[in-house]
Amino acid sequence: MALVTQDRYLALAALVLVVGALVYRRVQQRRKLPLPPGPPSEPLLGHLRVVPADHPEFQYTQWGKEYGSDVLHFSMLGRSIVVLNSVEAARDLLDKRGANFADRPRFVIFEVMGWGITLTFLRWSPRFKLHRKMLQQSFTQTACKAYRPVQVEEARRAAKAIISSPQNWEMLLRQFSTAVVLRIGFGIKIQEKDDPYVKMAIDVEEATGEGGVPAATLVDFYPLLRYLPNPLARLSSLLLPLEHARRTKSSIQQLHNAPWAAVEDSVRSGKNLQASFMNTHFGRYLENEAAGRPNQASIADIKGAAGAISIAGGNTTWSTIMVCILNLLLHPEVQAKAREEILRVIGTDENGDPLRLPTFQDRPALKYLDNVILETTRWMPLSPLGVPHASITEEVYKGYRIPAGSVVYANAWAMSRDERHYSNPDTFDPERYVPTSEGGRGEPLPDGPFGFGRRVCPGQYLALSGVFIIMATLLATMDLKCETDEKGCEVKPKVAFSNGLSAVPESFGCRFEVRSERSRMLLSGM
Ligand code: HEM
Repeated sequence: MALVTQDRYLALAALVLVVGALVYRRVQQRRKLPLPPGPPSEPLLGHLRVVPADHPEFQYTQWGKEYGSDVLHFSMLGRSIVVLNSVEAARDLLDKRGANFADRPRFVIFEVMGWGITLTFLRWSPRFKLHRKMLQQSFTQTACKAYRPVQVEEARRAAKAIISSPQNWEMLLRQFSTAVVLRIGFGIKIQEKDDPYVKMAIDVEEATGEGGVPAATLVDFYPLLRYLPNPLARLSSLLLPLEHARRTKSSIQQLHNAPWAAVEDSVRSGKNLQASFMNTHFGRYLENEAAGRPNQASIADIKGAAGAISIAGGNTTWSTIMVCILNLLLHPEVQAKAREEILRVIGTDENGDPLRLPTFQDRPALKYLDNVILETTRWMPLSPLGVPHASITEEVYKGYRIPAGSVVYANAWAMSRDERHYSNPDTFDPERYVPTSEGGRGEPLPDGPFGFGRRVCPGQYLALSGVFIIMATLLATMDLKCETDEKGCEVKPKVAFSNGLSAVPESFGCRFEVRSERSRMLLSGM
């Protein structure tokens, strides 16, 4: 009996040894695999000073060409950074091996800025799954149909306001995007003028737009530096994002807290309620609490998820609308063609004026406009480097080793300029997507502006339908023209973008001219 037990132990020990040896060999073999290529680095600092702080997406794209690889590796203070320069690489890793790339790095600068429990920055965890589920379910293609009446109403309200106050067009479009997400998230209707939430949205956009590349500042690599006092932080340009984060903290906290505080009492009392994400989830929470049933999501979770809608959804949609308008000014022929299509679909009277305003029912017939919007997202991806993912365990890809815990950037800018897929990629050309069966070039629809894998933007359908309805409404009723100088010559808008999480276009002038009395009447009838 004792012998049998001894044999078993010996067999088990042998098995452990064999498995251990195999694992060791595999680890050693992997160690021998090279890291993806990249430029030379500096001792200790690695590539910290080699990668430009301003618009690194351009340089990453250039390095991809120089090193003949769509996967690049950088090391910053010992941390691996992997940049994916092609849709194929992003699909292979972030989609097909999505479970291993669903994490995020720690965003220390964004923590200093005061981002609460926001899905965008949550690490891979049960809490991430809970937030992802809550948000994803609310913004599927089908679920988004329920928000169309709000989008149509707000688009018409904005267009009408632009006709009476064309010099405020930029602010009124901000108001449109803020109004949609606040109504959907919290059931809050914003004021016609000087709305405090619009001001908060602007402050937040300045905070994130100028906050540097996410997860790539010195403080992100050495979290203890977050406690450095401002006078010391000012001594190095590498620490500038820290002061910026402290300065802008209150604006971010305000946009997290103010809408919730404004609605909390109505949800609790059940009076003056508007349908919204907050009402659904917080209402359910209160019902469960009253019935003694457990709640999966805490109040902080619901508050964070509702906040994510307004924070991640407002400025992003506004910025996309701005880039679209910028291109309609730079390419009047595109503007004319998009308008022609809209007028053909909604019908015109004997003067060529619209019979009605566009609606979502028209969308299937407005292929050119949809292509203009898609081209807008390709031509200038809102997050040129996306929001970084992080790998959980080590991977091998194309013979390269991708270490566990790497920060992974999907370089949407490089993907948008990939000459294997896009002819003259710098040119804004909505025709590029016309299928070959219709005599077009059939270039692939943009892949990348909304990210990849398990972190892909849950708000993409809402965002694109918002851009669609506002652009259709504006084009049907107004001409969008460049500003003129004192000699009456057109001033073409300057093409420049902020640096950071989102690329926001620099302010530019646009004259909105109502096309006819009938257009004015259609809008004022609302
Ligand atoms: C045109 C407008 C928009 C663009 C270009 C955009 C783009 C992006 C990108 C690039 C990401 C990162 C994806 C990744 O990590 O792979 C993202 C994430 C996210 N977006 Fe959007 N977005 C837009 C509008 C919206 C809207 C309207 C909402 C609100 C419903 C929203 C909510 C979110 C959230 C919550 C995340 C975090 C997802 C996660 O980390 O799991 N976005 N978005």
